[in-house]
Amino acid sequence: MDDKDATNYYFPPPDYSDLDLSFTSTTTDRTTTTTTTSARSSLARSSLALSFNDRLSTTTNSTSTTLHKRPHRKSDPHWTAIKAASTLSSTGSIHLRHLKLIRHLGTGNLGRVFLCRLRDYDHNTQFALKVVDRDALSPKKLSQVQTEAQILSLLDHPFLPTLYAHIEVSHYTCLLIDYCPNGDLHSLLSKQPSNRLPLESVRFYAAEVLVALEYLHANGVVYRDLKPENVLLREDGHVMLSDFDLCFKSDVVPKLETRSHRRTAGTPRRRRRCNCFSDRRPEEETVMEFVAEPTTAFSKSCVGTHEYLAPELVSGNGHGNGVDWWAFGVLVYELLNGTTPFKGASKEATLRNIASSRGVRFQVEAEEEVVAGMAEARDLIEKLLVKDPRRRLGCARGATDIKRHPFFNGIKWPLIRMYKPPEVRGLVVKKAKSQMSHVTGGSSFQKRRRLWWWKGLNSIMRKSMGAKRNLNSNQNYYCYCYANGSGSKVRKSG
Ligand SMILES: Nc1ncnc2c1ncn2[C@@H]1O[C@H](COP(=O)(O)OP(=O)(O)OP(=O)(O)O)[C@@H](O)[C@H]1O
Repeated sequence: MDDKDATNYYFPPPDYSDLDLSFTSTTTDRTTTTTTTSARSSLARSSLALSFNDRLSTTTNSTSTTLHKRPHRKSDPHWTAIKAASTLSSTGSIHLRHLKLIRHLGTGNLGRVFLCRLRDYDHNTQFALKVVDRDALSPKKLSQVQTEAQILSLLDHPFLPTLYAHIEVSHYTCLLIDYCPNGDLHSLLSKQPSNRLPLESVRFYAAEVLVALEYLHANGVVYRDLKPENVLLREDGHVMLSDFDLCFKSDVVPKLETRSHRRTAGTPRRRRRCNCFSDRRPEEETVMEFVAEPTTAFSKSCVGTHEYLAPELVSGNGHGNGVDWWAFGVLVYELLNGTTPFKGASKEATLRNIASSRGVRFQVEAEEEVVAGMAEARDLIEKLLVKDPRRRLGCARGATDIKRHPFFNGIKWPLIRMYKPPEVRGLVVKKAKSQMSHVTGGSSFQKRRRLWWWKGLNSIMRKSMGAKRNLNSNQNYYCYCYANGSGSKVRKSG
């Protein structure tokens, strides 16, 4: 049978040689999947979806395969393998018969996830295949599958999954995405003493999650299911958010906004025209900032995970983008404290605590007082866990405001994917060639090499521009190299 026939309601027999992979019973609840081989702890908290009326306009083609091109990932070996396999295919696209299932990774609310690879082409490149039996799902869950497929098809970001293929065969929907061999943050937390991560690791994971949320919000996507269970860890230790079935999409109007801020010591002074009539103090400067936050997003569905629900979600009067910034505050709290801030003896008690006027409390231990950055972390959490979404950090201007919080001081946001992931107990990461530490800036050789590279580039640019100008657009990188370089050279402002 050729590929054309295969796509005509033919479901090719998967390779069952070493596994029992019958594609039935896809509705198992996450909390009851104790027999799966998933890296996820069986104590993972299940998401709830009391109603789901934010249906997206998706058309489901009953037998189709969609290959999604990703301009930012075109040199990625996964794409190379997919392109080669689809070129070899008679239909020019990936079909289930091209995939070899290796093992069952886990079962979710909607379907099963398998580790797989391309059968004939590349044996080293691994993928995760989410298989959903649409016949086994209620209309509400079916709509969640459509949401997940549609959101996945939008994404093109290093901290979010890439959808390599969307295969519709018979009553099965199959989504081919990146495989994350390092489990999720929930299982990583459970391997730590008192379920708590060191502050520097929390800063790293929080920063990457923040950048992923920023991208989702810039695309009008409100995530609504942020929790450690949904923060998967890639092979290289960087994060990948998963599970987009509870998302909803809204309009977003990107804006360039001006903001006045006081220059702090060490911030390079920009050249400004002198304005004798200005009453602005000389230390203040105006910067342009890109803001793309779905501030008009609105939904009334009660979806999410109990301990992570924002008060406006619990009250059921409607919610918007702010639920993700609340959940972000809960996430940072849990990574630092090993538990969530409003957890009660039962789910109902948790919801009551969230809805009450009780603010966030910290269990302060004596030695924590001296941990550098702990006060900033608590301040960030307090600003995110503000019950009134109108006063919550992030709700008005999104990640742009959160990134500026002192907890993230020193992070060079444009370079974050080059940072070396923290070494955490229970985590084995594959080292990438050019990683740098978000704390120390990498090995001294790497630092010197970056400095030489940057100096060389700077001098070429100066020559070509014929003027002694600073590369202001990359000031962050410049400061980074000097501040983390030999240590003897600190860049002077002006
Ligand atoms: N890309 C991936 N790489 C590695 N493991 C994955 C991947 N995606 C999912 N898994 C594993 O498969 C399991 C099921 O995932 P799935 O996304 O279907 O459900 P879920 O995360 O439990 O969420 P929900 O039930 O809300 O859909 C997860 O628990 C996770 O351990």
